[in-house]
Amino acid sequence: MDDAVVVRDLVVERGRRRVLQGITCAVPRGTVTGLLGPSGSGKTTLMRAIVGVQTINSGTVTVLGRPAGTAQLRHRVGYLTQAPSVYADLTVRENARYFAVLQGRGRAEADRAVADVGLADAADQLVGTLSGGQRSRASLACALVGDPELVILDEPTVGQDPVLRADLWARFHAMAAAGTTLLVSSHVMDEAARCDRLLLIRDCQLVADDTPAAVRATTGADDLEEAFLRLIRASEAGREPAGGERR
Ligand SMILES: Nc1ncnc2c1ncn2[C@@H]1O[C@H](COP(=O)(O)OP(=O)(O)OP(=O)(O)O)[C@@H](O)[C@H]1O
Repeated sequence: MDDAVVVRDLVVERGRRRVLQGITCAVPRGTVTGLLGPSGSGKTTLMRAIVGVQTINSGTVTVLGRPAGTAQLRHRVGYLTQAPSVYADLTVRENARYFAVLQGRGRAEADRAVADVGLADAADQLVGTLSGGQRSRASLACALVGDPELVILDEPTVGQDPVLRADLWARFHAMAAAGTTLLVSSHVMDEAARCDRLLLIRDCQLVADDTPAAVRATTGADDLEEAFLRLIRASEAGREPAGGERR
């Protein structure tokens, strides 16, 4: 399968602490790949390395056939950071149009991105007056402006109600069906089940890189939460998870 992202033997230290310890993985084009792992396991750091804003110690990160962070990738990769990165003193529409200008895109594309995240009714509201969940969607709209080929989303559904979360996931899958590649971090297991593929990080290392069905089958667990617990226990014990195991 053609991969949008290829990571090989990636080692990253932050604050003199090893945060990623030789990660090797790939993100296939046109898929929604979930990035999961406990808090502090290195998800954001891996995303930053893929976007090209993280200093790495060794290894390679190739994005759309080029080294991560090269100038030619700037307009081809969208990144939603965990903390919303929008201007509080501009409206939602103004923010999206500003990011559209940076991407060399037009107003219509900015307005479409605002509508796509369900903020059409709040388009003329100042971002500083939005709720936390709305502000996070405004930031998402700015990351999606211009239909980037690769979209890196760090916890895009935090603070959203179930209806909005379902709408956003439908939107992510529609984007993937149209050829966009999405890497989405989450802590929520029902979101993991919605992904085409899953990457699970634990203690600086990758413990799973597979489809949700294969993760369940390998561990013998009925649901992904239990599957992840078994993978994590197996990685702690330094052994392969036992298939068909029931506890
Ligand atoms: N600027 C920094 N300087 C030093 N250490 C950092 C820095 N940012 C993150 N770290 C450390 O790197 C490790 C990985 O952090 P990272 O943010 O990648 O985890 P995460 O899996 O995204 O966590 P969460 O799910 O809580 O967002 C953590 O131990 C964190 O404390």
